[in-house]
Amino acid sequence: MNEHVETPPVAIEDLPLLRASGLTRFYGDRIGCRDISLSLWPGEVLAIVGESGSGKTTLLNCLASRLVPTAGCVEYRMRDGTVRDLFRMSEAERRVLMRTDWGFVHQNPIDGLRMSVSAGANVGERLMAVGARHYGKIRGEAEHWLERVEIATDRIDDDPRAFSGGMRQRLQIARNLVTNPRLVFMDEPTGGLDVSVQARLLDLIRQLVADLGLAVVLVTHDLAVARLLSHRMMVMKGGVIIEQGLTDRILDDPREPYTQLLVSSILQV
Ligand SMILES: Nc1ncnc2c1ncn2[C@@H]1O[C@H](COP(=O)(O)OP(=O)(O)OP(=O)(O)O)[C@@H](O)[C@H]1O
Repeated sequence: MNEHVETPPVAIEDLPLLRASGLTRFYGDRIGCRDISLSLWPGEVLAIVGESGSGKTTLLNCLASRLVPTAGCVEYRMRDGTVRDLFRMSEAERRVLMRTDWGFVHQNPIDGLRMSVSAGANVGERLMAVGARHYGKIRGEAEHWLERVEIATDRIDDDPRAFSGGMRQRLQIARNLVTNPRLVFMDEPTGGLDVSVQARLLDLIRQLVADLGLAVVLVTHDLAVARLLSHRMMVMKGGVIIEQGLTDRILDDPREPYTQLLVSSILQV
């Protein structure tokens, strides 16, 4: 028998896109999140679930470098293949990353849109931030993205104040996706919407994520949303991860009593 076993070379796309280790954030004495390690692969949707106050938003904001952790680090694999520690980057480098390779979809679209400029400008200005200058092309791209998120292109010159909640959220998604990001953070993207609007939006997000091969970190308290969108799930309680695994496994066979409780509450609806 041949003892020599060749290890196949690891293709760069098989390496994690984002990796966190020992991520901890305190607010004074209070724990936001503690000692969290995770990896996210390209094209993977990771849901972080848990009840209110469990630390989901704190973790998301640390991963997206919107909040400085008390301890731990977050590494990101850049487009050129180099792996960078987010908190050792300059502010300017982080800003470029956020405008190009990343998106951030807020629960409340007002936090992610400019309400006083047109829908077209909301989409187009992100392109301009990465150097696009040709007005006709920018407008064409904006029209294309409005169509993709199911907003009629004759609304391109309306400002988002004239849009419904669901339309605003779809516009926020278009604004995020126009630069072709590889990673999108989503904080309760369907929260606060009517059930029927939510269902349509979830469908759209699922389609876009699959079509574009996006990696997503999704925060939700709603296991039904996690079930529909995510491949993998982490359950948080009191700032720590108490259970993690493939979404289907966790929903079919939750091991922790707390997860069992969360799962049984969605099965009743
Ligand atoms: N700015 C802050 N100052 C002090 N404590 C905070 C702050 N933000 C969050 N916390 C605390 O950190 C813990 C985790 O909060 P976090 O908002 O991350 O939870 P969450 O799971 O996202 O909750 P929700 O679903 O309600 O948004 C909570 O105890 C919260 O009170």
